[in-house]
Amino acid sequence: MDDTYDVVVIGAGPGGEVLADRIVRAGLTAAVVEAEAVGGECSYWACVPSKALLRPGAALESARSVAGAREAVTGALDPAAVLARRDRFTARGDDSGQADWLRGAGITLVRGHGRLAGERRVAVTTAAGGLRTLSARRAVVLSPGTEAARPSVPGLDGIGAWTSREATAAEAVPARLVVIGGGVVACEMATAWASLGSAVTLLVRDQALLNGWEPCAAEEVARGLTGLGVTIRFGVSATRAARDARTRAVTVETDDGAALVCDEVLLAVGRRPRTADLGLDSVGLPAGSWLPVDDTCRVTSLDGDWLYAVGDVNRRAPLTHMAKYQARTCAAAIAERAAGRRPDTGRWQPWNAHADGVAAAQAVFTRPEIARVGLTERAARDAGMAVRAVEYRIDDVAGAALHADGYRGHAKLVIDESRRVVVGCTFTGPAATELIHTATVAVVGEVPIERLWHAVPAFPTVSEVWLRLFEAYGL
Ligand SMILES: Cc1cc2nc3c(=O)[nH]c(=O)nc-3n(C[C@H](O)[C@H](O)[C@H](O)COP(=O)(O)OP(=O)(O)OC[C@H]3O[C@@H](n4cnc5c(N)ncnc54)[C@H](O)[C@@H]3O)c2cc1C
Ligand SMILES: NC(=O)c1ccc[n+]([C@@H]2O[C@H](COP(=O)([O-])OP(=O)(O)OC[C@H]3O[C@@H](n4cnc5c(N)ncnc54)[C@H](O)[C@@H]3O)[C@@H](O)[C@H]2O)c1
Repeated sequence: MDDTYDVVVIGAGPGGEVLADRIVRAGLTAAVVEAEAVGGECSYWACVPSKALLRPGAALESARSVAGAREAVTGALDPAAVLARRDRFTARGDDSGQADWLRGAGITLVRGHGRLAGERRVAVTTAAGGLRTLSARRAVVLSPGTEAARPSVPGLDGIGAWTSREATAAEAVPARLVVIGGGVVACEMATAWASLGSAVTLLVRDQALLNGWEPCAAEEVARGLTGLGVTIRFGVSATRAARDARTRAVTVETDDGAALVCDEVLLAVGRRPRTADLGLDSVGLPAGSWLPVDDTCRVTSLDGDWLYAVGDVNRRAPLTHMAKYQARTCAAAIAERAAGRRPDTGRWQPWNAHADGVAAAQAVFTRPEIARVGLTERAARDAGMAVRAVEYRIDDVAGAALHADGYRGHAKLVIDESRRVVVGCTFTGPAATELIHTATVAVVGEVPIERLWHAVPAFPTVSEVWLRLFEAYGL
């Protein structure tokens, strides 16, 4: 068997599978090595099941927020039906559909654990324990993703703590859930399980949720969680955990002297790269490290242009859609170099993942939903920009009042005063996640606000908030 391909990819998550597809579309050959399931973390233990768990609660709240429809809602969520619907999306880890798609796209799928084995070579330990070596004429692309980080708390390793995997794949609703962390995973999973009936306590080391978000978003999410019955304990860290062998209950001790009794503990304290066993040392890179890359996703700490890294592992924008975006731009760069050309380093070129830093959008499905794109006011100021921020309560928009009784939402626009363009935007409120793409277009297009003034939102939509924001700015 000829085991030489133009490009060999390790990891068939969102980044790896899209990269291989674009390589084949460019007329080159590609093999993808996958150790677990084609589709990666996103399909089975992250984005898809988490959103499947969250959607029923949001739908119920939506119906309850409109008089007339509210009266038709007579019951609560049915946890068994919610979990069954989640399972329909994840197929309980059965990746045959995605594997078929991969093969149908002309990509060779090699099942097993891949490791770099020197320049342009990948050694695969197959499920049966055999060894297969793949060679790459043009490039090796690493897209192994990340796994949950674990805080060093005595006893935690012995209680069978949940990570995001167990939190998205659980088969039953825990009566009492303690969540360690205050980021996106903590907030979304607290929302999901509280909606399904768990008594949830968040242990947040910091004084606020959602580091790096506009404060208005963090405050709205904290308010929403409290409304769902979640207890949030700010400035508190776990110091010890133990599971009672007889009752199976877990006791979590905290640094303020409290002891919480619960049924499960979810660790949601960030991610670490899956590079400890990736053969990085075979090319002189440290095992276990993140893989910094340039805008074409070429690994910068290595000479030559044969090693690339896309997706979470390069830490540029750890989101599924940005992994896929990097995959598209990186594949274009590899094809350009394979054709003997040098990809232009200018912004917004097809082979540069420039949007990662300045225009990445994120949608978080808490209640209320929050969404953002580009820079926060603080990040823009830290970057030395002369910015002005304008804010508006979406509640005051006519379309919002029609959308839901007591609609509550917030909008914040960050405008670069020197170029008079939008560089950041945050929305909170019902359907905020659907609203954010309007802002993404404005940020990526670098459309002057005087021109955006002519993009008139339809009446009576929530999007009329754009008009109100520009009026607040002074247009
Ligand atoms: C709970 C949760 C919810 C999330 N929700 C969202 C969301 O709503 N929207 C969003 O945009 N992002 C979300 N994310 C982030 C999203 O999951 C990641 O950004 C995305 O999965 C990254 O894709 P990737 O291709 O880099 O890696 P992954 O999806 O992690 O895929 C990597 C693949 O590589 C394989 N692999 C690793 N090492 C090897 C090896 N040595 N050999 C062979 N195969 C290997 C793995 O088995 C895996 O299949 C969420 C994350 C979590 C934890
Ligand atoms: N809807 C979405 O877009 C979505 C949803 C879920 C996850 N994700 C992705 O998954 C990634 C991981 O999410 P996450 O919530 O695990 O990470 P995160 O970085 O968003 O949040 C980590 C939290 O844990 C806290 N923390 C860190 N170390 C700690 C420690 N030792 N003890 C106590 N607290 C500690 C931090 O202060 C922070 O509040 C995110 O970067 C995001 O890109 C995205």
